[in-house]
Amino acid sequence: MGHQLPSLLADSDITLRIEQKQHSVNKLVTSIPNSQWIPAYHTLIERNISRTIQSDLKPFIRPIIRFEPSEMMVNDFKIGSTIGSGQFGKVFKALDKSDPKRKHIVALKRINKLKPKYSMNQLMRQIAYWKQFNIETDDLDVDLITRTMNVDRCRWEIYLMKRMTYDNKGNSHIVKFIQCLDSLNSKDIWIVTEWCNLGELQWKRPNTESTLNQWQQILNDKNISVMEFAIKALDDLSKGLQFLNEAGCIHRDIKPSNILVDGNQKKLKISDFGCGLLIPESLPFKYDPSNEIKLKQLDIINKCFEKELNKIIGTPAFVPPELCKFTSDGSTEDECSKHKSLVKDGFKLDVWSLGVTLHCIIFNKLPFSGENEFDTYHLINSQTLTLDKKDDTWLSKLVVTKMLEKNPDIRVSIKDIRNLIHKNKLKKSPSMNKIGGNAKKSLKKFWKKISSSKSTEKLSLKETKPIDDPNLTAISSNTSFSSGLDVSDEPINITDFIDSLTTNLPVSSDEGGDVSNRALTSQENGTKTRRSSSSSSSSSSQSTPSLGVPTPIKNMIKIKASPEKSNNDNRQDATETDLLTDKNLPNHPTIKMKPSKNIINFKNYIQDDKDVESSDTIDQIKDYLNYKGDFT
Ligand SMILES: Nc1ncnc2c1ncn2[C@@H]1O[C@H](COP(=O)(O)OP(=O)(O)OP(=O)(O)O)[C@@H](O)[C@H]1O
Repeated sequence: MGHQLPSLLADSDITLRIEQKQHSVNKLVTSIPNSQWIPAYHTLIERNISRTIQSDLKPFIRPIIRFEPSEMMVNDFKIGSTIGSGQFGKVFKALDKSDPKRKHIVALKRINKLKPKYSMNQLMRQIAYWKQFNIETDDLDVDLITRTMNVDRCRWEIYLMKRMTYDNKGNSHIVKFIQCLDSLNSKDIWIVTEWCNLGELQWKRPNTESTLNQWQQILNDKNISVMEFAIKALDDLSKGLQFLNEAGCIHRDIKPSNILVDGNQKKLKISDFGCGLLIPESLPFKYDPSNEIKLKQLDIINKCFEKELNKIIGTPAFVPPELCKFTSDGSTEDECSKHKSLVKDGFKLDVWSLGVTLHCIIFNKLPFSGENEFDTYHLINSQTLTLDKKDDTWLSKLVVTKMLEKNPDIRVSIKDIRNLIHKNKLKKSPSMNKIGGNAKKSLKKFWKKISSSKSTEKLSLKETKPIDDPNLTAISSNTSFSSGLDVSDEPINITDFIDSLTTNLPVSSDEGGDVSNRALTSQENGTKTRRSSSSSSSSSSQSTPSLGVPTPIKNMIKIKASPEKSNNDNRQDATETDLLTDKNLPNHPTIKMKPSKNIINFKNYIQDDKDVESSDTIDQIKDYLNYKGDFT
């Protein structure tokens, strides 16, 4: 039986089937079968405004009318060298040939609709969710389900990029989205963005005082100091984050590999909205306060948002303490019990991650780095950072004591940081030594103000009562687009963990298999399956003993991989071949962040050279699970 394949502009069979069963008016309310059950925030978005999102995206999505791999052409783009790869796709440099007079280079990200694969457990849960709408699911196969889940995830990321590029004229510190290429039968989605010629932000260097070539190019000076570059980074990135704040967007994955450096515009820019979240007020829902149903819907949306905000999303070393404490009853004596309230201000999450990024730049090391992820989370919560006398500069102080403040209520806000920069015109006198008497006075006042004040920014969900679920603070999941099932609601299943303990996902099916793929196909015997959720669920629960407790292992399901290599090419006057190849590679190693799912030993997280394959055994996994007595 032929299925309607999902694409960015077309709903899948499954969505259409659900639509037929639903009455359009009260979708939000009726889409929650059980009032005790809180659906995933993105499920609500998908279920209720996917059409709005699709029509908003329509002008930016071009059908693929030409795809010639032998000539490396897709539509008008000539594909060049690989400039990076991430969890979901490979990124290429490409020449836009639509205007023959202009040599316009762009970045082209290819996302395979069938990657990543999901564990059987995740697929079963997805089917179980769909089943709740009484739709026929027996004829669905693994590929169709995977495609549907991936296209939904992708649509959201593209929607955010589009909004951050075009809402309020965008901001020059956010990587610009240009267009997207997709067709019903295409196995890939291609995302076109502006190209940042100096690649991702680099920070690791042989000694702390030295500066990198990339930094010197940005400041146009070979003799810059680390602090000068750090101030430039703070200035640019806080501008980007301020814009996101105003647009109601929380990035949730600020880290060096998601910061791109544009040597032509001399700017650092924020990229990768795969973990991004819009606050309810910024969603294209229409509220009517006089309408009771709408009010109920608003309440549901707020609850779901709050729940989403409390998931551990991002990359372990950059995750803020309010997300990764594992004490549910506050009984431990360590630091983490002190701040056990739920996340209220999502924007403070990004401030923390920016603080970690600046710490890397200034001190040439991660502030919190444990033996494994769990240990890292523990350090994030318990370790107090101290400043050496020699490091006691205003910027180090800002980063260590204000941005990396564990209590989010008193952590400095982006608005405060912008005020500080604005008042003191730090941009114009980037070196701390060059700050004059007035600036010093203002800084003193500033410290006083932010240490005495609580959070100055109004939170979007101030009125919403926290959901009284201790598990919410202790567990994590990857963002579950349209699955409707929040994996954090469920005990971790060992299958989830094993499936997620895989090597980096290859970006396209033609690039070889991966372990998660093998895990799936070994269960599926290499063929597409057709199962009903009931039979599958029971077989799944028999073969995969549940640990029965929420554990932070879920963090490992979120995979964040850094690119293989960033390549540079600055030359606008070069030939087409020159433009699309990489002759100006940076002469220093790129720091790689291993995907979190692949890590048992956190020390492997940072590598200066080749990938280290994880050789974790089941015994090691068990050791890992036993790491904290609380979870056994
Ligand atoms: N516009 C661009 N200009 C230059 N390099 C880019 C651009 N976009 C991406 N890259 C490179 O490709 C890498 C991966 O890109 P991206 O972060 O979009 O992929 P991803 O799959 O979302 O990664 P992640 O694993 O972080 O989720 C970046 O870290 C960067 O090195």
